[in-house]
Amino acid sequence: MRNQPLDGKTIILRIELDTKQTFFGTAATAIENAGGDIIAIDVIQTSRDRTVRDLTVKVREADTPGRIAKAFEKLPGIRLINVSDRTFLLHLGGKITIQPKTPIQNRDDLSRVYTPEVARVCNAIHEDPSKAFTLTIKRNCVAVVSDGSAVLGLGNIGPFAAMPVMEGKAMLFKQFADVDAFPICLDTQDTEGIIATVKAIAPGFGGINLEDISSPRCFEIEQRLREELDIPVFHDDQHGTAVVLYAALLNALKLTDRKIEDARIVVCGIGAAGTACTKMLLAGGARHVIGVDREGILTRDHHYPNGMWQWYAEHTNEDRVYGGLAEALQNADVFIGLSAGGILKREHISTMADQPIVFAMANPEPEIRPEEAEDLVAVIATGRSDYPNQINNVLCFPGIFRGALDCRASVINEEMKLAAAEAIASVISTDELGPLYIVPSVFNQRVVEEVRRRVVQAATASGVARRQPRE
Ligand SMILES: NC(=O)C1=CN([C@@H]2O[C@H](COP(=O)(O)OP(=O)(O)OC[C@H]3O[C@@H](n4cnc5c(N)ncnc54)[C@H](O)[C@@H]3O)[C@@H](O)[C@H]2O)C=CC1
Ligand SMILES: CC(=O)C(=O)O
Ligand SMILES: [Mg+2]
Repeated sequence: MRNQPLDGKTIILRIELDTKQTFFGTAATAIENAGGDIIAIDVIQTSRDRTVRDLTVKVREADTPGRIAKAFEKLPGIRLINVSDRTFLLHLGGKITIQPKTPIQNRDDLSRVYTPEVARVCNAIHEDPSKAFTLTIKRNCVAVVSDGSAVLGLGNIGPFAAMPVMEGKAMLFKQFADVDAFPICLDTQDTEGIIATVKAIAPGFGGINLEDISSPRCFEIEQRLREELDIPVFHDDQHGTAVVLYAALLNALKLTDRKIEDARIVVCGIGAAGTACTKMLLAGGARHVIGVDREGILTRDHHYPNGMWQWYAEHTNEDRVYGGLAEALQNADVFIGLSAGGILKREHISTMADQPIVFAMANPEPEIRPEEAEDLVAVIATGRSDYPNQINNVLCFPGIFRGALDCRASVINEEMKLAAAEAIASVISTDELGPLYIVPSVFNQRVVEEVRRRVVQAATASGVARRQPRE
């Protein structure tokens, strides 16, 4: 495999030197020869004949760390203890913490926040359970629940490996919308087990954000929880993605002077995200949608054991196009990828209609990288944070839950999702709209404000708000 340039990536090498056998200069030369530049040195421990140092090293190529490790193996007196990079260092010990809102400074504080005084608060909630919203963290707290079965596009990597993503989502909730979110990764992938567990933990939360639960189980899990709980349950990969996709598509169509009714749209990856995006497109007026999954185009001439695919086939591809991705994309205006990295080729795009719109949204690796396709497309977007036009549900879930919590909505309904999509699209004015700017940045503070405002309005108008927030 060709080495990928690492674009200034730094790593930290912890090394131990036996100073009777070698000098630091030997290690430094080995690092230099392997393609690394030492930019900082920290001495961690030292004794008469042993020293442990952390070396911050800028690496020139992807295999530089491996080459350094190999070089060290051949050098007596040098031991490589650990290699980490800034991403791993950021994850040390996890990315979030819980902090009390007030310090407990004396016995009086102690008896108020805890026993005996806390008992009066417990009794008040016992008499009127709705007071849990005013007297506990419930009103501002969301559970980010995953079973680790469809983590980004990494697949079924399980609950432990899902934690960094769920912690990341919790950080985003807090930073962008001041929602206290907690990552909960379940050691079960059984539909009934997940439903029972989420119901059992629900009293402490004002909302449930389901994340990275694979299809088709995610549909039943969400549906049942929506029916059985009185707080909003929102499968982010379905609805968060659909909301942002719809906002981005409205702007991309505007930019290329097309109407959604006329656009020929191909959705690749008919899982949680692909299905929900299609439903939103159809609700928004799209009439020419074709779905493609691993086995090809979904058609109404076939019977699918997956009930959602059956529904999909019956509501899309009215022209009965057959084949795979290549056939689906002939003359298509829009490609929406929610499938797997690298599956879209330049040859596919060159058969699309003029001014194609390509949304390659698989994470972490998009269906095609922007640099491979930018000369062929009118607009290209990915789900990643390191390219322009990031179509990612992070633009939606902080604001939508902020609004739902503030008005104590019982559900997040279609009206609220549509309002959120329109809010996101509206943050970019017609003057600002351009091929590299069809969706606002997540750092644009107007996104959460606007989404929240319109979500509260929509919840109120549709009768699911249980209070009116103070502005
Ligand atoms: N940018 C964003 O905001 C979001 C991106 N995603 C990404 O979308 C992808 C799918 O996520 P989910 O829908 O949650 O997963 P999922 O597991 O529910 O669905 C994935 C679907 O893609 C299909 N697929 C896989 N490889 C394919 C291929 N080569 N050709 C056609 N279809 C293929 C699978 O059969 C499955 O139906 C992931 O990469 C995920 O990271 C998901 C949610 C949000
Ligand atoms: C962004 C996201 O939720 C995903 O890729 O699964
Ligand atoms: Mg996800």
